[in-house]
Amino acid sequence: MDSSKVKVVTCIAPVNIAVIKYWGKSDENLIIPINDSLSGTLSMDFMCAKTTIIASPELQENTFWLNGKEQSFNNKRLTNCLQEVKRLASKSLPHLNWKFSIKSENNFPTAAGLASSAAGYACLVSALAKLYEIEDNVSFIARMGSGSACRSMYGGWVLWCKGSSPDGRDSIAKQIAPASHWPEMRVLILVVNDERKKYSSTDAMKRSVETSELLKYRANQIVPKMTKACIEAIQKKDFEIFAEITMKESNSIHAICQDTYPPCVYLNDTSHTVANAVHAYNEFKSSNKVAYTYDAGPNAVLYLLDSSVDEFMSVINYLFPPQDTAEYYKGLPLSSNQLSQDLKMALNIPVQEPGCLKYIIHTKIGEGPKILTDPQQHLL
Ligand SMILES: Nc1ncnc2c1ncn2[C@@H]1O[C@H](COP(=O)(O)OP(=O)(O)OP(=O)(O)O)[C@@H](O)[C@H]1O
Ligand SMILES: C[C@@](O)(CCOP(=O)(O)OP(=O)(O)O)CC(=O)O
Repeated sequence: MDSSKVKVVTCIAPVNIAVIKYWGKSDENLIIPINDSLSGTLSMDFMCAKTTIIASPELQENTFWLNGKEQSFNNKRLTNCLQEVKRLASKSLPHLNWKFSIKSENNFPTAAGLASSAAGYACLVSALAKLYEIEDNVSFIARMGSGSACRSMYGGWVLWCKGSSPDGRDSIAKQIAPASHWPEMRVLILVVNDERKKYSSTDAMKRSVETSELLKYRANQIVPKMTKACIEAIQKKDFEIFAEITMKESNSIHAICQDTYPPCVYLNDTSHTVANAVHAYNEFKSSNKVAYTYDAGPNAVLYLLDSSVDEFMSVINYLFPPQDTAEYYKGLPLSSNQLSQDLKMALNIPVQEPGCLKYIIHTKIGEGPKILTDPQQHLL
């Protein structure tokens, strides 16, 4: 390929974990949510999507490779994103109509309930926006790939406002506090060993909208109050309130999932044991030190401050003995403290079979998508 006629862009983008969940759409095609949602963006040091786009007049057709496998371009979400980015681009760009090749990789499991679609679409849209020299807030375009992806367009703490425009133009994400605002915040992802096929969040939330009366009450009455209170708790760095809202909110969407007909049950015995351990630990400490939240799967995501990580990990290591310690701990360092006798008594939870947890990722709040300029970092 003639290098003077080639445009290459590489981008990395993060995963986000909601503390106020998005569950239900008012427009399935444009992906407009029925309620606002709020999330923390996770550090890209340990989990990220990476995408390279190469555009050239010499390419004959568009191609898209994900984790080494060619994907079809016949995908409405992908084509909606592309169409929208091109609509915003200046029509005078010489490379606007060049064909391109996209290659993307996630450094963590794809489609395993770890929000790969959020990181993936945020990465794709950020790379496309760079390629077509668009400076505006393009979170509404990432939203058209996967709703939760719009929140991965920013670092720190991010609010996705549902908006009121029928075309979704104001259904966008905005940062409410940067990653540096609450540097003590840590995140533990307890990946539950579970091979059962889950229902996709897309299908399940559609069924909730169609069948759950409770969902309307949640979206109209509960979420607005919780969102306001949670933003305040984040701004004041009030972990006690933040944790209570986070846990109640996760329980609320799983109650909606149970109220959906037929129900969509995501949590399993291990998920419930983790939640019980969090409540027992918080009671032992006489305040909320750890908060759990669950998305559309059994994995527990725990928000906690760095001062609680060592002691709470002693609880997890005691209750959930690993089957295979190789590659069990990923991310930031974790110490292997012994559980104190007092705490063991207070937990009053039996030790689980070895291997209930597959592995644990220890991470923190991080920055939003980043363009990588070093040619060594391109995937193509
Ligand atoms: N890096 C990526 N680039 C583009 N698209 C991606 C990327 N990673 C994932 N996707 C898209 O997201 C899909 C997986 O989304 P899915 O919702 O099933 O899983 P998940 O996001 O990992 O889990 P969950 O939504 O339950 O947290 C993939 O099949 C692909 O279409
Ligand atoms: C439970 C959730 O993780 C749901 C995420 O749903 P998706 O963003 O994956 O759904 P689509 O918009 O249909 O792609 C809650 C959340 O992240 O807010």
